[in-house]
Amino acid sequence: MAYEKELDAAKKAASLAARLCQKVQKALLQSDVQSKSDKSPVTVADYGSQAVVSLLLQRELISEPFSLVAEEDSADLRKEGSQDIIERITKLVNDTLATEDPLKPIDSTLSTDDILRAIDCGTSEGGPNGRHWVLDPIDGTKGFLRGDQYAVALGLLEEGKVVLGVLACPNLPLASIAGNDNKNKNSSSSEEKGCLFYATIGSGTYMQPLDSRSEPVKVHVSSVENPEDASFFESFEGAHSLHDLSSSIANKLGVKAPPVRIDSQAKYGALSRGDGAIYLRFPHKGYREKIWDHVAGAIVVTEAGGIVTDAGGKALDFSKGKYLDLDTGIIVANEKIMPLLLKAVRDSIAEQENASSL
Ligand SMILES: Nc1ncnc2c1ncn2[C@@H]1O[C@H](COP(=O)(O)OS(=O)(=O)O)[C@@H](OP(=O)(O)O)[C@H]1O
Ligand SMILES: [Mg+2]
Repeated sequence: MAYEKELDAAKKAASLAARLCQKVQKALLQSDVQSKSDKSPVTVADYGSQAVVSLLLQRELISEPFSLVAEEDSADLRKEGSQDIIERITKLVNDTLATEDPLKPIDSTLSTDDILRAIDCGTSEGGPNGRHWVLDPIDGTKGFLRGDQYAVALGLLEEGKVVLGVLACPNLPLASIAGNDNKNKNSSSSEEKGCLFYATIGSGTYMQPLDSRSEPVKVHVSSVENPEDASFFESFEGAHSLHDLSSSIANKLGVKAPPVRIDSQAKYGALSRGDGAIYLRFPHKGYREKIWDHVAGAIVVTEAGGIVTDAGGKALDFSKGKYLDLDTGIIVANEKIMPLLLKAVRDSIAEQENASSL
């Protein structure tokens, strides 16, 4: 299989980073929240997760050149007064790496400088040439802080195309969360949670329990053909996606179920196994989507048979650097529903524009 060793490394890195995040989420204190310049909350776990993934990938793929496009950098951590937080991150990372192979003697405890350097490996710009890993160390920071859904999202771009994606979703139940069309029925109870989704180009999408050696299962998007029988996903946060617009689109399609609102790329994971059939994401005007918020999720859904486009029906282009150039919004559906969805999107946007020009 193509990208086998990269996939092994990516699964290991995302799972370990998720373990680190789980530990912090359990013990979450208000003092873990820092502010960064865009005012979004960022936590010790965010930096720790990025350091773990960066270190693990470099260690596992030692012979390859390494480029990482990631959400965090160490600028805030290098400011005066951050020593305590860097030390906490360093301890967390060392403790997490030690759980990877407890029998291996710890002769290589990492220093705070090692951790800062590992975080700063994520400052690549990406682009159309060569290989670039793309990481969101905690996607859905707000969900993480609320104790809800979040994901460690790791993807690989090769010559501008997504070729591999891994989503570790520690709080996502193994059983369906929407329940209307889950073809990939399994025996999991709704209590069991923690999912690892992964896909490589041309090889399909698989899900396995996070933190267990259970066999992976191949997953598929919903096969629902009539949107009336579909449920749809959208951002939990109204500030991240226009809920009114989604509601208008869903009405046009005749969708009966209420929206399923969950944080992060866990939505893409849930869609890939058919929990719901549609994802609608319409950020407020002026917001520019970052590639790390969609790379892993996009391949997880497309390899499971779904279609991911912008609101105009164009495929997402991950070759332009850190940002996606989009025609308003991102939508996901299976191939049967997509033509209807595109029409409903077009009509709803036109109605909104007409209303605002009156
Ligand atoms: N204003 C605005 N509009 C649109 N999107 C935004 C906005 N601000 C942030 N973000 C990005 O959204 C990421 C969280 O993804 P979701 O929108 O799926 O999460 S949520 O359901 O709303 O919690 C979130 O990812 P994280 O920063 O990793 O949490 C951001 O990259
Ligand atoms: Mg994100």
